Amino acid sequence: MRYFDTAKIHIKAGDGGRGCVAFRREKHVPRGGPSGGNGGTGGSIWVQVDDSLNSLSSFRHHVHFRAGPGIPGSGSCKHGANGESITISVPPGTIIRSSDPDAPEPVLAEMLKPGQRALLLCGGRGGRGNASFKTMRNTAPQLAEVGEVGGESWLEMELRLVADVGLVGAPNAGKSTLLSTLSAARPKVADYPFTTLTPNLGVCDLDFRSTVIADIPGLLEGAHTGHGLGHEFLRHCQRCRVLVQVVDGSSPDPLGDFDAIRAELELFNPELVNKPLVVAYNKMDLPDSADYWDDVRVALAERGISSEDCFAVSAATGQGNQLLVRRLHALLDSLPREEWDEDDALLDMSSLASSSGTGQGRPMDDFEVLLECKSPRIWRVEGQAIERFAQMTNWNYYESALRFQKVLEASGINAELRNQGVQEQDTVCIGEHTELEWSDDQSEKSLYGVWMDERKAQGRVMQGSARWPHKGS
Ligand SMILES: Nc1nc2c(ncn2[C@@H]2O[C@H](COP(=O)(O)OP(=O)(O)OP(=O)(O)O)[C@@H](O)[C@H]2O)c(=O)[nH]1
Ligand SMILES: [Mg+2]
Repeated sequence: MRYFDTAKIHIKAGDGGRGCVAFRREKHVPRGGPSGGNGGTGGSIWVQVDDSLNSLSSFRHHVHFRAGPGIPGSGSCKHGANGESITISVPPGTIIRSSDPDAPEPVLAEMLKPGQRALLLCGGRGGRGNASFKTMRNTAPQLAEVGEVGGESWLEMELRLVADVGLVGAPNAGKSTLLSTLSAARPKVADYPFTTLTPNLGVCDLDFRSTVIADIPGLLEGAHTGHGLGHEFLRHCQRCRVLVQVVDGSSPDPLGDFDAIRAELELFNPELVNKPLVVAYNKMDLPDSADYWDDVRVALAERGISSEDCFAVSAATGQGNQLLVRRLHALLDSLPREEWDEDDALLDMSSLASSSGTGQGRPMDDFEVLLECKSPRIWRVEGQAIERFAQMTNWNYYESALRFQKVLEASGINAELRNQGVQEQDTVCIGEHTELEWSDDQSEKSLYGVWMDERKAQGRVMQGSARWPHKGS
């Protein structure tokens, strides 16, 4: 049986729509000028806290989240509509991390407060239409951009319960029974260990106060090493403000159980033993347990647990429960109120959000050239800005291909290739889809000739197969 307080999802932002090449055609306007609109921006992926949820189990069946693509631009300077964004709902207490071990900021968001929203991925930019390329010198540009491909990413989610009080203890100690007498929650109770497999939440309404209590599945020796799903359960303890350790008075060795659980908490995270702790010595209705109580109380005092934090209770009869809850209220009141700082909770998302806007703001001359293969000779140019530029170039238009050539020259990429000894007919790869062939002849005539040949050979020039003639030095 898998336990779902963690989930892995895949998100993909929408691709930008392509820009359009069009010209105005009107009866009395002889040279109408360019009128191709821009493509719409792709949809983004958001995440939002929904406090009606309390588990990540829905992500078992729904793993892939895709935002809608931007609509292409069209004539008469009509811009395409933006793609539909989507919002992923998560329960409060969800931590979101990037699955990429090299990510600069592994924790992307801590989703704590109901309604809190964060941007996970921006949609791809829409390609510009030819109207956007009109200049004084080029009044009839025949080029447009393809939309930027939307980023994608695998994310890991982890749910940490947001409860005031966490009930911890060995299996079968009576944690679920205690939750059911303290609150309206009706968790499964049975006379065997590991009845509870996912944490139960209950709201205790006593003395006109509402306290959220979590019943955490039984912990075993070795839990801190992950034994018996220990990690999953111990994580939940971290968000509880006060822990109640439930000790089974009818167990052969109640104190041994107590020490073993303390050790697991400490080994998992030393901060856990610094949390305020109350001991609930349970099953007092059984004679066995009642007989031991005085010894246990003394032994707990020796371990530094004051008598005002030790309670003899019976989850079955309700004995001692009220005193226990009053003590919990007092402890909670003495703790500083946890303030969720909006800015803190919304961690800087730029690291991930910008992975779709790759290259935006990055200089074109931030690149690297390497010889990937010696025979056949294949070069690779790596750089966020140039890769994005290649992806957004629409090779079907000669002017687009020409514009790409100019950027290769201006950015210093051509110079670096020549410097490293590029030869006629070598292959040069940029990004995933752009494969070019080096030529020393870069005259306009040659460029156009090659572009036309490609276009004829393929019916149309396909993206990623443009040839790349280059003028000799
Ligand atoms: N006599 C008596 N029995 C109790 C008391 N509390 C719990 N029990 C019994 O102890 C058994 C275990 O109770 P649970 O509440 O399921 O224990 P748990 O700690 O949640 O156990 P796991 O979920 O397996 O970790 C059940 O048979 C309960 O009826 C009590 O105060 N008195
Ligand atoms: Mg239980």
